[in-house]
Amino acid sequence: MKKVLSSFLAWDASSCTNNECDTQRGEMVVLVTGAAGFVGSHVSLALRERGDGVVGLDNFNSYYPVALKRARAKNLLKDGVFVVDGDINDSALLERLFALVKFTHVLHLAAQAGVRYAAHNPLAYVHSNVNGFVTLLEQSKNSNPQPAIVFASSSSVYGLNDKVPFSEGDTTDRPASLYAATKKADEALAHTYNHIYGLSITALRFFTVYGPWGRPDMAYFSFTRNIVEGHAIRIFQGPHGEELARDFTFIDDVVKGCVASLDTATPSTGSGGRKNTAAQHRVFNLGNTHPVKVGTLVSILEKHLNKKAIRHIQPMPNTGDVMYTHANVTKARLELGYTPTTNLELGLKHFVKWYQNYYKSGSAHEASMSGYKPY
Ligand SMILES: NC(=O)c1ccc[n+]([C@@H]2O[C@H](COP(=O)([O-])OP(=O)(O)OC[C@H]3O[C@@H](n4cnc5c(N)ncnc54)[C@H](O)[C@@H]3O)[C@@H](O)[C@H]2O)c1
Ligand SMILES: O=C(O)[C@H]1O[C@H](OP(=O)(O)OP(=O)(O)OC[C@H]2O[C@@H](n3ccc(=O)[nH]c3=O)[C@H](O)[C@@H]2O)[C@H](O)[C@@H](O)[C@H]1O
Repeated sequence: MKKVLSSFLAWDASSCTNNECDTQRGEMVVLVTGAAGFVGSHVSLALRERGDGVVGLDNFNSYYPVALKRARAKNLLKDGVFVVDGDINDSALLERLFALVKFTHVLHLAAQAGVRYAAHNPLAYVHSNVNGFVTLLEQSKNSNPQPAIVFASSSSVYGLNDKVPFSEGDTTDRPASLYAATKKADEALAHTYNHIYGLSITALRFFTVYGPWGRPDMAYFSFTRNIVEGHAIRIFQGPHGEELARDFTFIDDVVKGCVASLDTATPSTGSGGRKNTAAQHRVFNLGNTHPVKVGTLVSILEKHLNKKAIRHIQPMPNTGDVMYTHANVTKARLELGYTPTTNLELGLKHFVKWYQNYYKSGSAHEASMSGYKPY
């Protein structure tokens, strides 16, 4: 902790004057939690590139290879984004960070992700997604100024709903996984902190996000690895042989949705824990609007990799999967100008190109995010 703070202080001294971060636009100073993660690293880079002040926070846990998180953080540092190595549950660290930097916004992406892992590791989700979120909300509530908060919820909150496409006003009372239940809890907590303390809070329901620098635990990534290495892949199907489908959403579209949410966030209205007037409370779907069957995703990967998969079709395990996701993004289009533009065929092409480059022998830790900056 001491080492972490002293390196952060060294960064702070060189990058900030009088606690004001040295931004080109001087508008936003954003704390990005989960900045060494897949989505967090991309959004941090996009914000930094247009001149916003960005500080990252990530605990670099070993849910998937830490080397990938370190490589993302190393790339961010090249662009002037320092990722503090710490946990969102560490209230003393948060207090210190907020005392050093007057954050105008928090983009909260740190979480224990993954639907199926939750069935066997429930407490990891309670730790990061529930306790961690409350710790961060408490710090934000007590800060002056209070930052506007944008955080990652999940398409999984729609749970066992079968009316599609999913719209923000639909019920979220039937989560199918513990992961989904913790994201639903986050949405409820966001409402409470908005209601009592006037925190401006936006929940973004991401739909199965994929792309370069992605998450090795996700199907598109593990399928790619297994096809390349000649191992079989398991494709889950429903109880009556139905094929599962997902509204796979490309990372660049999600980045644009996150940035637009930050740009349209109104300031919080409380001060040092006291509410003045009602602040913004919003929920948006960020999906692609074109669900694709998992078998079709595999066929696209086969094409890009020029290699056949060994497919094992299996009943889906009883660990929280849903059959189908499909986003209605009308609300995000009208209020955020969100229009997803990358289809699965093109998005997977970008991913495969990155994968082949990143895992080229000996180059894994040297790969640069700068080779891929379409936004
Ligand atoms: N990728 C998707 O398909 C998807 C879909 C829906 C929602 N989400 C949500 O979006 C967010 C980002 O997801 P991602 O795909 O980038 O996942 P990720 O696992 O790559 O990123 C999350 C990061 O948070 C960090 N983290 C976890 N717990 C922490 C803690 N207690 N303190 C500090 N850091 C912590 C991890 O080390 C990781 O780097 C998550 O909240 C996730 O639940 C992702
Ligand atoms: O949008 C979300 O809210 C979620 O998106 C993501 O979850 P999922 O949609 O479950 O993505 P992912 O694991 O890639 O499985 C994709 C498909 O492949 C199927 N699948 C999976 C593994 C396997 O071995 N075989 C298989 O058929 C599987 O049954 C599924 O049909 C995020 O991980 C999660 O953090 C969460 O936020």
